[in-house]
Amino acid sequence: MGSPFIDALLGAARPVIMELKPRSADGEDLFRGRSPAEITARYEAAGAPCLSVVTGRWFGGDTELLAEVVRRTSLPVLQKDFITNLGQLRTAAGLGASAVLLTAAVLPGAALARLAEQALALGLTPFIEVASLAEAEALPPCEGCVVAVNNRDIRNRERGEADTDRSLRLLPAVRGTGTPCPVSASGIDDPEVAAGLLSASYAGLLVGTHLLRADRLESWCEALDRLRGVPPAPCRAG
Ligand SMILES: O=P(O)(O)OC[C@@H](O)[C@@H](O)c1c[nH]c2ccccc12
Repeated sequence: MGSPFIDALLGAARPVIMELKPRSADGEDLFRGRSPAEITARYEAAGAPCLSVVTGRWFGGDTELLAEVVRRTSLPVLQKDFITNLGQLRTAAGLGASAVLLTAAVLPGAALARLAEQALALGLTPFIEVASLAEAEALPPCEGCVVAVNNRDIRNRERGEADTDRSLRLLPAVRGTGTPCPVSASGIDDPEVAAGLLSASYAGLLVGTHLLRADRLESWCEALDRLRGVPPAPCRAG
């Protein structure tokens, strides 16, 4: 079965998965009084091919936020949380998610492979996140999955500096998993870095904090298009 999430990302002029995350790990309010509906509309206007919704409580999210975003958009939606069991996958599918985060760092090898199969059986695309070469090399075949490199350390809940060079170092190993869709996630803010990751042949990027902080999403998107040398995509967001 095809993956609407992967198809949308691979077909996008501006392949940025835009994330709704109420708070940073340090407690910074990222929504700043805006409703999920407003942020969803802003991301759609900026040409997002898919959205990501953080439901983890330490980032201020919950499954109601996921349900609300799914109600507001027809774009495929990724649920970002520490998913460890089939019940959570069923909830994600029931709420209308298209993809689910599976974090290699918190799932022993057999559990990761089992959850990825169960997700696929429920029609969900596994979005498998790795943060080291060892984790990337230990992955099962990932033909139907997104494989993402997290540029931050998820073990300390995303606090601390991002290392976007990690994505460049791990790309050959990520490709080796057979994924049609390598993604670089977390800590991406500079459009030049974003363009560099895409030209290194990442199929997509996942950006949350920076887009939520940006007063002018349009400027960031246009800078990315310019640096990539692609004609500007329609971007009506402020
Ligand atoms: O806000 P950033 O630095 O652009 O990162 C987005 C995303 O990758 C991050 O929110 C994330 C990565 N892994 C997670 C696991 C759970 C919740 C959230 C996440």
